[in-house]
Amino acid sequence: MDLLDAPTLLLVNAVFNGFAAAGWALLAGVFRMAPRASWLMVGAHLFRILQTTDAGLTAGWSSLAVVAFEQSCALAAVCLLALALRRMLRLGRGRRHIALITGAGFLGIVLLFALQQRAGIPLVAAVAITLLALGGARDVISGAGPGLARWITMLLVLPYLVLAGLGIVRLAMPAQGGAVSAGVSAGVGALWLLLTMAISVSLMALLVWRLVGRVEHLTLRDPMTDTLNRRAIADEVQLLQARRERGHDFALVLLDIDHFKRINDELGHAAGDAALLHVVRIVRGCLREADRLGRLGGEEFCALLPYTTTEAAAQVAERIRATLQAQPLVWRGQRVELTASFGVAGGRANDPAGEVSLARADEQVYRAKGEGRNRVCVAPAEAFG
Ligand SMILES: Nc1nc2c(ncn2[C@@H]2O[C@H](COP(=O)(O)OP(=O)(O)OP(=O)(O)O)[C@@H](O)[C@H]2O)c(=O)[nH]1
Repeated sequence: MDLLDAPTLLLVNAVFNGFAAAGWALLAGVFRMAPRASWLMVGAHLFRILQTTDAGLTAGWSSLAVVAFEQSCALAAVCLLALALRRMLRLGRGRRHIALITGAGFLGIVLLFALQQRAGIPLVAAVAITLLALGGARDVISGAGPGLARWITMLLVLPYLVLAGLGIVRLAMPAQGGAVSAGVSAGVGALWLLLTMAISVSLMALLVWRLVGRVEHLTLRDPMTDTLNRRAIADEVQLLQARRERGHDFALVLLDIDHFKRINDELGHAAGDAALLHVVRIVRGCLREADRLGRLGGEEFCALLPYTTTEAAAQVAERIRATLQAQPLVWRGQRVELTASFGVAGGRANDPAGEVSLARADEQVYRAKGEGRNRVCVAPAEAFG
């Protein structure tokens, strides 16, 4: 039990919370990573240090003032942890319950301080902390969603549940006479330290997980149209080709906007960009959920259609072509007619790599351009001869 003696615990607590506050400040101030949530975490760790300053800051204060101060700091720390969690989970709205619980808790502490009811102060704080912790656990469960790795969800929810349990245990203490032994007090202090560590580390894990997802997204998507980029298209085609070898059809629909240069030249680059987004919107509207859309570059796009025959893909291409023709872009009040040339190619078994079907679809785009544009040309389903 030596490790849990009060001075050691205070030191460990101050060191850990100091380092954690510095780490979050670095993330917020230098790396600009989730800055608001990170600053909230800095605040939470600083309040945890203040909560346990013990003889330092509060030397000479009455025991009533010390209890009121410590419990206010604990409440403020948990409130900031709950707010940071909501920010990290991007649960923007609905922070009112945190403000209400924290406000009511502070009000209770001030009232009891004024009435000199020392014993009631930790109980009021415990009720507020328990409610905040339960709210935090609920936020994790409702806000995590299927996109969040299960281990991160578990890591996030557990400390909030233990914190709530700790509050409930604290509420039960007066029933046993209210006296808390030094050992129990040190144990509770150590648990608080562990919980703060767990919450801080799990929120950092959440941040890193989000960052990795973002980087992955940026390396695989075209930033302007938010469609797959060339590299991601190549990966997807390879995957489809591998499935083709196991007997599952796939087809590619390539499209190249006709006379796109004219839009840029006559209406400006912004109109050209708007035209690209317009085309993406229309193509997406004509695809199924399982289909993917990518941008090969410039004004050339590729739709990847799994489990689709060449004939079915040709129908999809024709539908996109007709929709595009029927729905011109409206740019600053002006109608801009848009058409595109389409090349369709189905995946063939024994193609050495998926890139071959891309090249075949590309050949058909050139054929469509040569035959007068605004049309769909289809590569033969299988090689002949
Ligand atoms: N606005 C905008 N223009 C782009 C972008 N990427 C490429 N372009 C332009 O797209 C134009 C493509 O022109 P071309 O390759 O001659 O093709 P086209 O005018 O569509 O002619 P055809 O394909 O033969 O019908 C060029 O002027 C590029 O500068 C982009 O992201 N935004």
